[in-house]
Amino acid sequence: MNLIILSYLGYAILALIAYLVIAPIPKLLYYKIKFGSAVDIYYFPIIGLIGQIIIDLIFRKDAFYSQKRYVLKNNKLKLHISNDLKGGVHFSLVDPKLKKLVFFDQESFKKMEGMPFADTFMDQGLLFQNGKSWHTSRQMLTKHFTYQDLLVMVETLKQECKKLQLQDGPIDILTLLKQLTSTTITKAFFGSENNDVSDLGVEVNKNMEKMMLFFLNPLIVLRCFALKLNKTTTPSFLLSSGEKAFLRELQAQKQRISSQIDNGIKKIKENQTLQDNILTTMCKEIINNNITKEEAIHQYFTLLIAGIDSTSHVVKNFCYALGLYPEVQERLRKEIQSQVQQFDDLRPQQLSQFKLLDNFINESYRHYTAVPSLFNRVALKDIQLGEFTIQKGQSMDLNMMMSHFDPSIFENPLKFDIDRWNSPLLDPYSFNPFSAGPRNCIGQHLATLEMKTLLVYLILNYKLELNSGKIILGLANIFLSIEKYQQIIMSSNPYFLILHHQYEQALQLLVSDDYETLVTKSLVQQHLGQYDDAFSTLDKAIQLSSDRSEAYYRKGLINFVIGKIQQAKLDLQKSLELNPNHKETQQQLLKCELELKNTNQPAQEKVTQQLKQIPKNSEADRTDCYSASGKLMYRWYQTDLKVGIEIHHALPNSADLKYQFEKQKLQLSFPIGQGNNFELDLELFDEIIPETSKAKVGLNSIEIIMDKKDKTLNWGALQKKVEQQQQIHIVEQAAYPSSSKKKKDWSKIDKEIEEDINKHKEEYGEDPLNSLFQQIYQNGDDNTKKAMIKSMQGSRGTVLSTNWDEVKTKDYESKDRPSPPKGQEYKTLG
Ligand code: HEM
Repeated sequence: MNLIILSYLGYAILALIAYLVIAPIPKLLYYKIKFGSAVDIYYFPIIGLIGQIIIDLIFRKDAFYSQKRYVLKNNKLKLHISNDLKGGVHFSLVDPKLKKLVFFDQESFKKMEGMPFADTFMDQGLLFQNGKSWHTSRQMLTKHFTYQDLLVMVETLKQECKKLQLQDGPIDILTLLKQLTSTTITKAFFGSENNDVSDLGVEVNKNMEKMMLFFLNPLIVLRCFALKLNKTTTPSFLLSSGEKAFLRELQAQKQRISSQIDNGIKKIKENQTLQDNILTTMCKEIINNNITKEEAIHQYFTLLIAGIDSTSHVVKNFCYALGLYPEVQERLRKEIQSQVQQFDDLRPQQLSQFKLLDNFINESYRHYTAVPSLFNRVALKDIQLGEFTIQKGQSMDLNMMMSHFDPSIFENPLKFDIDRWNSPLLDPYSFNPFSAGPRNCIGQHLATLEMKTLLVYLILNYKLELNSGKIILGLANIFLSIEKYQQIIMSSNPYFLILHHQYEQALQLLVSDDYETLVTKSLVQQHLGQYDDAFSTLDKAIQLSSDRSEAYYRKGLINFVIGKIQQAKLDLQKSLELNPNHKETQQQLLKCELELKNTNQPAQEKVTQQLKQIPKNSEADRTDCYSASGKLMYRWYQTDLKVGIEIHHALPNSADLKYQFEKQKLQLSFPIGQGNNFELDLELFDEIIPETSKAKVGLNSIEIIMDKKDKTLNWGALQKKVEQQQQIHIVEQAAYPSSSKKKKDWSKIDKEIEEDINKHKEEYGEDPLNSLFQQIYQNGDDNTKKAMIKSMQGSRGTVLSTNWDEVKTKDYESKDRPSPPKGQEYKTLG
């Protein structure tokens, strides 16, 4: 008997399966034959479109690989039809015109509820409510979600960003984002001051994630669909122990919300003043019997669930895109840095002023479509959508993913291109990340402020890179949270470190060899006093792009700082030729000109007091040594362990460097051209360890590093006795061309300049030359200013005049151009 029942049961199951497998096929064919290319059909036994998603996820590592290509393959596609779980068909609306009809029709469709146990915590919330109750709730909540009102949240958001425990290295950004988004929504709901529930959002989210994992058990899924066991009425013996634990925790969390509501109601009844937050609104509505306490609790869970997953996955996708497209990351950084130097300075209003950032956000929404299709809608009656009839009870989704890859709307849609957003959208219903119409996302402004604040924080403070491997793009929550998805590598942003004067650390991050990085690296090296390294870095940059002005400009600045004013002038002139309108270069050139005029600078490089300013972060003091003529030949420095000597000379062949270390002696020589030799023979201040001491030839310098024998001794000088100090044996190279024949006493001139600057410190300010220039410029009338600019620009920095009557008729570009210094000629760059 039992066997007979069992076999009947078996036949019934087989018949059901056969129905589910076979029944959809003729229906699908009917639509295809009737509508031709306006319709595409997809069949996968029983599970329909879910089957395609699983296959794409496994074989393409992108759950929406096929969906992205539907419109690419068929540009007439309006409706995509697949088999559903009940042997019927499911519609995915692709054509924006069809979607628009549904966005604005509240009467003909209802949202299909999808969460197990939703009746215990969220089916009375906004997301799943329908009809009148939805309307009341929406009206009640809307006032808390306007953009203007939410701007006050930005300060809280900034604090929350700073609390994120981001450290350099690989991080699980998604988990951190979920913490941040759940805290934000909890604060928006209960008020930012309420510390009793500050952890509630994180707790609820953890519990919800456990619940989502139930979906991975096919038996539970089948049971949910077959017996509609997503209701509290489910007999407890049918629940797994995990499900029971989930419900227990949920109950405890509901209890906490309930006490907050009780508390709020009590305070209102006692006429206490309350913060204007969602909780207060709910309490008032409960007192007025417009809603129940259970409904208010459901609204909290709804906002939390709708807001955490969406926002955190969207921002995680942003981070992924930033890692994948470093050049985009760099462009965004520049845009943000042009308006905000430090994250603390960020003002709420600025968040709507980042054009590139907006473009990036839109493109990431489009390309990674975090909400690939809206919640399924079920037709409440037979309804006509364009040429298609949807029958009562049939289900549909408003497919975002397919529209986002429509080449007639987004040219070359598979390409990630933030600049496409410079032109307006052709159809407003082809791109609706927050849906459209009266049921659009109520939290979109909160999400936008949250995402932008976070992006500004991340981009300003960190450089984001991808860990090895490829991200798996899947359905948010269900697939991604269980995949060990691509981690993001954070490294402190070098620009941020530079702003905070952490040059050593910044240098370690500036490793790539592109032009921008090299130029930035030279700046850091300059700050560290590594002038030769900075020059070689800039030379590398110039080799990469000799038509760009920045590297020449930086060379000019460094040469100026180390007192090579003539060379600085040449570099700046080159820079100005390449970028004639660059104001800073023009000013710097004027400074050079003034400096040269001021000191009647002739042949050799003047050593300004700036050279002796030791950068804060350099590990050792440097002392400059001059040849008899005052020309800087080498400097020496010491740390506890070492004594170093830097000789500023580019030696093409390192084998030409001859040196010998002895206990307390250094001998060194190398050729300096035209048959001349540079020779050092030093009786050192104290003993060194000759075996471990070294000499090395760099691009622009020669460096000697000697190990001190007595590590505790601070050397008072480089050589043993001052009177014994060695005369540098050198035949001076030909002097730099100059009109001046007078020999200079450089130490005297230095002293004079220093005294003069000290005397006029108040007038000149911290940067005397700049102030001097500014004084002349600012105090000058319009003609003086015009004269200064015309003479400097026209002559490429070789003439500075304040006399407009003299300058206005001059043609410095050709006939009135002064002769170049002897031995040099003007060359056009390019
Ligand atoms: C980037 C982040 C977000 C995205 C992409 C997003 C997207 C969406 C979309 C597409 C819908 C329409 C769903 C449908 O009709 O089937 C929606 C609805 C909704 N969203 Fe968001 N959302 C985001 C953030 C948030 C946040 C932060 C909150 C809450 C604070 C929130 C609360 C809601 C609610 C309550 C609804 C239902 C509105 C209604 O039916 O009246 N969302 N969201």
